[in-house]
Amino acid sequence: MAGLLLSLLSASTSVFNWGMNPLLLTQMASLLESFTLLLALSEKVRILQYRYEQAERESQHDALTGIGNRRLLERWFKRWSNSDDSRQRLWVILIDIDNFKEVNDIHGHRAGDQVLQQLADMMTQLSRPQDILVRYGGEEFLLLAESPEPKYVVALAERLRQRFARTPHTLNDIQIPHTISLGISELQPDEDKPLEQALMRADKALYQAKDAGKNRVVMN
Ligand SMILES: Nc1nc2c(ncn2[C@@H]2O[C@H](COP(=O)(O)OP(=O)(O)OP(=O)(O)O)[C@@H](O)[C@H]2O)c(=O)[nH]1
Repeated sequence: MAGLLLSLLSASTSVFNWGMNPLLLTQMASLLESFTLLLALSEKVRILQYRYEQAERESQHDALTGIGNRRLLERWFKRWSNSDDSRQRLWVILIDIDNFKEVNDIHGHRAGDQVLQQLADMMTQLSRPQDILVRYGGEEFLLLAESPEPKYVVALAERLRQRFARTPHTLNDIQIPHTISLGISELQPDEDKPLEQALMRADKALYQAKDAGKNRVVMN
């Protein structure tokens, strides 16, 4: 590159008869070479930074559904705990697809995957941009939502439950009906390991919902 620039410079010197001295030309060429090297280096840094950010993004998201994973949840919670913003009450909603094994057994694993994607899309549509959506386990999802009152959280969970129940997944003209059970618990920032404790309570509520016949919301 610098060689090419040097030839161009020499050519233009003879064309315009600038009469530049050869030492100056060499110095300019070396300067151009350094500049070219710097450009190439900054492009490499830009590419590396992009790849790093992409890897970071991928490490915090679920490949199948595109929503967050546990890592995203933990990072977000750390930031939330350390922030001094006037915090609202925070709620954990655990969501589990009912009888999901049957969906896989009857319609196949691919159909099961599509049902997981459908639920993730529905969660994205019904939640607010500031809510945290996470695929928490195989067929278990989690929604972290701020709300001053429990009734709004229950209403959100109910909307999700009803929408999912009345939107069966269609595969090759076959309708696959499905439902979800949901367990809710409030996060108590002052207790020891608040996220873990809230998750345990939400899990308990979820199992109460399952025990009571599934397709329902229980708050603990
Ligand atoms: N298609 C698909 N299935 C998955 C995935 N991860 C977990 N599963 C399946 O999810 C099913 C979970 O089954 P169970 O734990 O028995 O739960 P369930 O059948 O939903 O029963 P209840 O929770 O009691 O309603 C298993 O069959 C797993 O193979 C996945 O990524 N894709």
